[in-house]
Amino acid sequence: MNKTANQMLVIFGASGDLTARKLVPAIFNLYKGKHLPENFIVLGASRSNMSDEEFRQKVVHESSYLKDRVKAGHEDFIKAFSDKLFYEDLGQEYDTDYSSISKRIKALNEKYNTEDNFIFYFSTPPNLYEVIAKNLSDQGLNDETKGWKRLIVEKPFGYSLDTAKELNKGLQKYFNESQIYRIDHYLGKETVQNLLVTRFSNSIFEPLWNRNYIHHVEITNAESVGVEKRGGYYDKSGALRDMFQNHLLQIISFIVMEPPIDASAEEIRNEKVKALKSLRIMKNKKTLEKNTIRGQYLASEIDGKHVKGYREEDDVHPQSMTETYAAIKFYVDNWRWKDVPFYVRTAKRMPTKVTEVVIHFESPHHQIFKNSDMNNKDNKLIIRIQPDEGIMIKFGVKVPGQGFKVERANLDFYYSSLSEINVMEAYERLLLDAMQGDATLYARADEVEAAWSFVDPILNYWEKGTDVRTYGYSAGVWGPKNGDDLIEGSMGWRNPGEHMADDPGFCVIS
Ligand SMILES: NC(=O)C1=CN([C@@H]2O[C@H](COP(=O)(O)OP(=O)(O)OC[C@H]3O[C@@H](n4cnc5c(N)ncnc54)[C@H](OP(=O)(O)O)[C@@H]3O)[C@@H](O)[C@H]2O)C=CC1
Ligand SMILES: O=C1O[C@H](COP(=O)(O)O)[C@@H](O)[C@H](O)[C@H]1O
Repeated sequence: MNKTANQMLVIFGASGDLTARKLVPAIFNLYKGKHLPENFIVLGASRSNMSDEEFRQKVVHESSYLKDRVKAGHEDFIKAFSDKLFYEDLGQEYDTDYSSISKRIKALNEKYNTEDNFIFYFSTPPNLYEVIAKNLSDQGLNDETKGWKRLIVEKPFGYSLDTAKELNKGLQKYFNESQIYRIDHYLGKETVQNLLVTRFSNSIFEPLWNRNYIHHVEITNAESVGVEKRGGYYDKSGALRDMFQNHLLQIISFIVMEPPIDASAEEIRNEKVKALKSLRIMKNKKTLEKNTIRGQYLASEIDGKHVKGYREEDDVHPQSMTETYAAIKFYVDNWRWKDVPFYVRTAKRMPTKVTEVVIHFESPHHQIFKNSDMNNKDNKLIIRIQPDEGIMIKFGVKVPGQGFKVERANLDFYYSSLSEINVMEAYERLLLDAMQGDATLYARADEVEAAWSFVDPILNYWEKGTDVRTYGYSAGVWGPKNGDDLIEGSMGWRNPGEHMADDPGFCVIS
């Protein structure tokens, strides 16, 4: 295991939702699991006026996870942890003058001996990222002569290709690329990382991982919740920016990439960039029209309860065309994947929360069991990202008895069977990696730009096209019918259930 140096984590945006809901619980778990170095402190910063003690109470109070720990009688443990938390009010100089926070950082560094190793976590509105980087640099807090300095930057990383480029340039004016860690929490998920291990540590999959044996690839990312309290943010973003440009393209790059020469951050990221650059960009209207579908959830009844339509959600424009459902068909222009279609969909207010990748293999070139119940494309590899995490292979077996009746069978592996292993939550894993200087699971500048290059033409078409439809779907179904039609013929989406083994077969449209 890598050694974690003594250090200080400075969080900008510490009074916000992400800090309380994800960051502090993740740091707490690292503390609980004894992953933090001996000298480790957190300094939260934002414009709200709070003392250290008020900040400690706030984050415990706002994190249901930490509150439950207190209720369960672990008060002393939580108290010992919260003694490591400090707070600095940036006041109204939050965008111009960092002299007082700089003094505080230096004083805490002296007192707690964090050895001039600082991580600056940007969890503010993204328009402040460059401003914060500049102010840190003005105070010499990018200087690595003594100790290292790293930035962790939250999503969204840009709003388009141009804005992502601007942001990259803006940050790189003050920090080297090797100091910048762009976080994508899907890369912190065990099952996403396991995509690499499944592919590159088994000789049984890689020989089949190409156009000769794979018929098509399907990815579903579904959430049963709506936009919840984030209507204001989401209405300017939509499903394509919120999930596809980042999380799903990261998963896609793991599926598409060539084997890296080793597992180092640079080699893996070099291959991911090549993979993203090989996605065929949809240039003309006809292609975009045929291969991209957007939808928006409508009011519905689920389990006897009224569920709001997207346009009735707080902070959403009543005539909003923003998509809460996006389904895209695309191809990858390289030797391995030529002519293999990829079907990817992401949406809110689906019947269940699930993310999975399904690799559909070609059928045997010559079918000898003519009476088989097996459909042509029934050899599948299902990689279940969440929930019920695991891997399943679907294949045909002989039904005992006369003749050759073939039925589907499953070979499966469930992460839950590794019960003795404590699987780290995504933010926990990613924070620990950054603390140890491992950028493998963080996105590099060119990776982010390659992802935007693919997404930009779709967004432009959706946002500027005059006759682009947003199809309605009732909350609680698998999206609009047009999305189902994207997969040609009788194949359909898998429409998975809560459990990996649930296989409702071919698509039924509610
Ligand atoms: N919440 C989530 O689940 C996720 C959030 N993110 C990203 O993380 C970042 C933070 O998100 P989240 O915590 O939800 O956001 P919040 O709106 O809850 O918090 C924003 C934080 O930034 C501070 N801030 C500093 N300057 C400004 C300013 N000029 N205007 C407004 N706020 C300011 C706010 O505190 P104060 O007003 O005291 O200064 C607050 O601490 C965003 O970039 C978001 O996209 C990414 C993934 C998930
Ligand atoms: O980044 C985001 O991810 C969540 C879904 O994350 P998951 O780990 O629960 O799958 C999504 O709800 C949110 O809209 C998006 O901003």
